Amino acid sequence: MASVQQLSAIKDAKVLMVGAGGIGCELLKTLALSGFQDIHIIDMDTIEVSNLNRQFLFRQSHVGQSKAKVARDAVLRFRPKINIKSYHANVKDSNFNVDFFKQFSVVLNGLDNLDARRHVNRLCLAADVPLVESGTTGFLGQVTVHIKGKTECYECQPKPAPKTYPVCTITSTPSKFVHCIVWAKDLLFAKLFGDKNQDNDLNVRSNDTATSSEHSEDIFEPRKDEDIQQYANRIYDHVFGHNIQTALSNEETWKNRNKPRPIYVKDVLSDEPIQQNGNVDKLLANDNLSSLSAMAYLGLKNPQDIWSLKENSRVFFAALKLFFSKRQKEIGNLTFDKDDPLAVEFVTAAANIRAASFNIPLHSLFEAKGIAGNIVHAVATTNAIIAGLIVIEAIKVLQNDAKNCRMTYCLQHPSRKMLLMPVEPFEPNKSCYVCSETPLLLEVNTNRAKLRDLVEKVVTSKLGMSLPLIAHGSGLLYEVGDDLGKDEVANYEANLEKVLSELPYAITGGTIITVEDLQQELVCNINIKHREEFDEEKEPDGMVLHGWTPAPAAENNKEATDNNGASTSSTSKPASADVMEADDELSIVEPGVETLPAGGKKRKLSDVPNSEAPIDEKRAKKIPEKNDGDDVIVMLDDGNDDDITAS
Ligand SMILES: Nc1ncnc2c1ncn2[C@@H]1O[C@H](COP(=O)(O)OP(=O)(O)OP(=O)(O)O)[C@@H](O)[C@H]1O
Ligand SMILES: [Zn+2]
Repeated sequence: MASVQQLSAIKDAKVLMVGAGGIGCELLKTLALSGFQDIHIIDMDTIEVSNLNRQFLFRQSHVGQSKAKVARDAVLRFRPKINIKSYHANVKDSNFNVDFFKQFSVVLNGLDNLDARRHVNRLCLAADVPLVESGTTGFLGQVTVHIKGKTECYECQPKPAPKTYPVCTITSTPSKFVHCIVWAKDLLFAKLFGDKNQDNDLNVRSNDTATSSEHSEDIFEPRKDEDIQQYANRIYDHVFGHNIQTALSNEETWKNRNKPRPIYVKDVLSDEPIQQNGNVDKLLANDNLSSLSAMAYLGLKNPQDIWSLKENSRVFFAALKLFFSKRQKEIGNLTFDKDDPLAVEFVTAAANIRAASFNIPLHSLFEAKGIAGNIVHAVATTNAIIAGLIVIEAIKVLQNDAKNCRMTYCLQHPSRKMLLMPVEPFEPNKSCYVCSETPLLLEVNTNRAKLRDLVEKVVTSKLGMSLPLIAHGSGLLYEVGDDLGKDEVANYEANLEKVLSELPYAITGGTIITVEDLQQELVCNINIKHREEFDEEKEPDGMVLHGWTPAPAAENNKEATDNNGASTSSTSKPASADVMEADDELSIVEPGVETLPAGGKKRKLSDVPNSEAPIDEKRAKKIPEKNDGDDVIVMLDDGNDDDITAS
């Protein structure tokens, strides 16, 4: 039962909710039933069928409509007198600026990606509005409270980088099914159906690079005189047969590893024609491209069945055939999408054939889809628990009761008989570049690096700025915005192509530049240190930013994670800024990265300074000393690619 003070804090509050998905639906309902009277909701998405199992404010008839609006309407039906305002929009839109944020007493996040979370964090800091941040992944969840000057901001602690795999593991020496999945979707699928000009190291790496690169030049181009089946056979034999054969010739590689076996079409399907069920004609006549399915084509029904090598090979051929016959227009532009059934079928089949070759256990389409899409199936109850905790913390914040606020972690197994682990909030990190004024340090070759490199490799990707302005003293070097004149735009464009030391306001060793995001009202100073050489392997950016710490890659303790729409693994340029890129690495977003709340920061108790080895005593005291067995505290904070999260 709420106290009089709590009720009055609730009644007077004006609340902004960002995200009306899994957590958001629960949260809106709980806010309304707790007596909140003035709630604004921002969500950029429309409702999908896959949301209906847990986003209970939505019904089948709402599919395709704005989540924010439908959620509002649903709650108004049982609380008609409260004020709920919905925005079907991206929270990064420029109208949601600092002034917009200032009108709220508290901001509550139910987001699913690091990028948006960082953006909201910055606006809350700039507007001095407390933020209650949240996320869930399956049974795990967390709620954290961020009050400017009093607690850590969302970015005080580094977020885990997505798990990356060395290229050679993916292309030559896979040992887990996830390696085969990454190969199938980021290399093979991309090569066959994506942008042909994209760099793509599909061939097994061996000392015999000459042969492999020669083959890779033309092998994926359909030849004039061949039909789809002949083309598919040739691809199959090349990637599952020839490439493995080539790799085997490199004895060194296999000294301490099990040798793979090459698989050729003739070994698996001999001369058998591809088996089809009776629906083929109907299927091929079907113009609904989104329902095209190789499984239906072959009469395979249960996505949880593990197909044999033969069945996988049939699915491989059927899917390839369907792509080339029915979805030809898309070829050259496709990227893997977990919601594209044909793409999932193709990737499952290709990954399984490769797995068979490397003696790795095969997986069902259902499992493969989960791994390929970084999906941890959402648990509605976790969302409900987390939404409840958000409201509890929001009420404390509204009563200015910061000292009683808690970061709460929802665990999968009880620890000290507790499933909900409350932790006192930490103080702001004094060297956080977002909430303190600590300058960053950038080592860079100022005679070689261009302003464009600085913008792309530091300002947008690492610092997460969307509308950056770069200045040296009072001299403006770069700016983005709708209100710029043509001359200014041309001038800044020209600056992008200049090396740093040749800019109108030269950036050289010892220079301090100011980087600012006009919308986020975030200002950072960066001290520049000139350095001649960089290690191409370890420092592929050709510059090193200190003071901004990428967290270690999330542990690969699960192969799938719910990224709630965040980016997935990728060898090509990921869209989201938080997907780590390195020259020689493929990245896959592992558990927690984009789906975990706030990007899935994991703190194992053993990683957190403890009483035996306190790195930071204050922090150590706040974490319970020991928990039973192997429990891990998962700080759900950031997918995905994009990308833990709300679900
Ligand atoms: N930049 C943003 N601006 C506004 N809303 C956002 C932004 N980024 C994410 N969201 C919203 O946050 C919500 C997160 O909810 P949730 O994690 O349940 O994702 P979902 O897309 O509904 O589910 P799933 O990805 O599992 O199908 C989504 O509704 C999404 O539209
Ligand atoms: Zn901070």
